Amino acid sequence: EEQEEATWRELRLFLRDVTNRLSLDKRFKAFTKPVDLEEVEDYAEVIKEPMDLATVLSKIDRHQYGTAREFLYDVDLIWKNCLEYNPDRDPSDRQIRHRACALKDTVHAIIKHELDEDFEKICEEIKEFQ
Ligand SMILES: O=C(C1CCC1)N1C[C@@H]2C[C@H]3C[C@@H](O)[C@@H](O)[C@]2(C1)O3
Repeated sequence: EEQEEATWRELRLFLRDVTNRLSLDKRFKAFTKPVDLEEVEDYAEVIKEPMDLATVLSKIDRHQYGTAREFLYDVDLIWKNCLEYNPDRDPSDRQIRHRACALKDTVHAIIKHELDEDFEKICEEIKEFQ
C-alpha cells in the first residue's frame, strides 16, 4: 500500500546513491558497463549471469530490488564473475581481481555503515508478506 511504496522509494534513493558513488570510483571503471559479448567471444559461455553497475542502476529504476540483500546479490555477481573469468597469475588478471574485491568490500561496508538495520528488516518483511 502507500507506506510500502514510500519504503521502496526510499530504498531506491539509497541504492541509486550507492551505485552512483561506486560508478564514480576510478578503480571500478571496468565494472560500469556490461562486458562486450562481441569483443569477448567466450564470455557468455563462461559467465552464466553477467552483471555490471549500469545494469544494476537500470534494475533499481525498474523496481527490481525490494531489499538491499537483492541489490548486494547483484553487486556480488560482478565480483564473482570477475574472479571466475580472470583467474590467471598475470598482472592484469591480478589487478582486475583486486579491484573486484575492493568493489565487494566497499559496497558491503557502505551498506553496513549507512543502511539502518531496522529499515532493511521492514523491506524484508514487506517482501515476505507479499
Ligand atoms: O571480465 C571482464 C571485465 C573486467 C571486469 C569485467 N572482461 C573480460 C575481458 C578479459 C579482460 C581483458 C579484456 O579482454 C577485457 O575485454 C575484459 C573484460 O577484461
